[in-house]
Amino acid sequence: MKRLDTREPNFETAFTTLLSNREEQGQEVHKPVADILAAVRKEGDAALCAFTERFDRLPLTAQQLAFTAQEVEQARAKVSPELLEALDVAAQRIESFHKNQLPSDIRYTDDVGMTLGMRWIPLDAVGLYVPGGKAAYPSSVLMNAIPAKVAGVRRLAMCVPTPDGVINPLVLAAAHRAGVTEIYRVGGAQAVGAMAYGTQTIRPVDRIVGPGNAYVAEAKRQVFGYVGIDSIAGPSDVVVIADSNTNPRLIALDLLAQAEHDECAQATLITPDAAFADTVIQAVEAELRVLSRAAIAGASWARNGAVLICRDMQEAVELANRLAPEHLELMVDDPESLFAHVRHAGAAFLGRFCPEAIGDYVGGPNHVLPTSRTARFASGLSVFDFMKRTTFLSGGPDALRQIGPAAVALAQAEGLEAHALSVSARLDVLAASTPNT
Ligand SMILES: NC(=O)c1ccc[n+]([C@@H]2O[C@H](COP(=O)([O-])OP(=O)(O)OC[C@H]3O[C@@H](n4cnc5c(N)ncnc54)[C@H](O)[C@@H]3O)[C@@H](O)[C@H]2O)c1
Ligand SMILES: N[C@H](CO)Cc1c[nH]c[nH+]1
Ligand SMILES: [Zn+2]
Repeated sequence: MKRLDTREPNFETAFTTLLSNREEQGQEVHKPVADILAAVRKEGDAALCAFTERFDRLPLTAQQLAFTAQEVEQARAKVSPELLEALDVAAQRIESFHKNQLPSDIRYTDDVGMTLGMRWIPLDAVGLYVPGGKAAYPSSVLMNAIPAKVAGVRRLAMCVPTPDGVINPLVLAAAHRAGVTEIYRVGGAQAVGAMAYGTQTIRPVDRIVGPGNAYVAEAKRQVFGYVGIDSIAGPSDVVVIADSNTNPRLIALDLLAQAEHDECAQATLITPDAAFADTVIQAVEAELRVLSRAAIAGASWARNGAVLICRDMQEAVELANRLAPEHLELMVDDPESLFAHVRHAGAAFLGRFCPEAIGDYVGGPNHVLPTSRTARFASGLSVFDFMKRTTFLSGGPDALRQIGPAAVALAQAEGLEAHALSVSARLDVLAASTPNT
């Protein structure tokens, strides 16, 4: 863990290193991912089965790639009524938030009598990547699938790795709750390749969404253009801005809640109070002695953890904006006043009793968020990722008479004669059919 103070002379150098460490390091996985994608494109199911055996230690035949409806039902039957109820609470809240996101079409008639507009249309087929290497994510099933359903996508194909053939039954129960019926036990870059290019068993999709590790993120990057992707959601990160009125153990737990995802996860505390910072560091160390995922969380905290001591809350927000975190917690007396200055964060959590983990499961907004500082230009998963827009123009002779000559002039200026003629020939037709006044 790095403890930095903005008043120290070497702070800017150390902070710049911290920033560059946060950016996605795809280079070392570029070649293996390219090889996997090429093999899946060439050999289809056979490559999927081979990679699944190699990386997930699961020997499979092509017929076993998809979960059957019976397997889903059997898994669902293993889940307790309490957990199914919790899943339902989450699903309802996620659905309600994403319904509120649905955009409206535009249609209006302007002063030349032309009708203009834009229609939102759902995608035909999307691929949902649900991570499953180091932990199972039933919540990510809901976060991927529900916005797609709300947007009106017709076909949802879901890929989830099952290391050693083990699947958390709640993952399949969540898919069932969200209405996903096409589910494959494939993960990593090979799953992304299958959904992009198609295999004998998995039909290609139009867009692939969902978080995953460095292999998944790099594979999405490499298939982009052939299919659409959402933002790159890789290893989780959090920045917590806290004042000393906050219980240090609660802050330590929030930092560890990100750290326990992955050794590559990044947890950062920013506070103006140096003594408070040290108490939180001690609390993190104490929790690491008892946490069940201490091996992962401890490695993440040691490698990527950071505590930044700043002059005041204004400087805290400036540092957070530069870090552009996936999650930003504002654990202070008046979070709204700080939030007004936040410009780069995937999701913000306002108030001491609104921890990020609530947003992971039951808040309602999506937890698939831009990581690795991409919140500077990207946003979390939403219904917009499952829709596209078609604009339209509808006009008659009157509108053409009024705006056509300007189009002719511009086309001629660009030297595009057919463009100019396509408009001027119509103007000629109208002139010939209109009696002189
Ligand atoms: N941002 C979000 O919304 C969000 C949500 C949930 C999880 N996450 C993140 O997603 C990530 C999930 O990672 P994960 O590893 O647990 O699961 P994963 O499903 O992303 O990756 C597992 C797959 O990686 C591939 N793989 C592993 N080692 C490989 C190798 N050496 N060569 C080629 N392929 C290899 C395998 O195919 C395996 O099936 C974590 O970093 C977690 O923090 C993010
Ligand atoms: N914090 C993760 C990335 O937003 C999402 C998650 C799923 N389950 C628990 N957490
Ligand atoms: Zn989480």
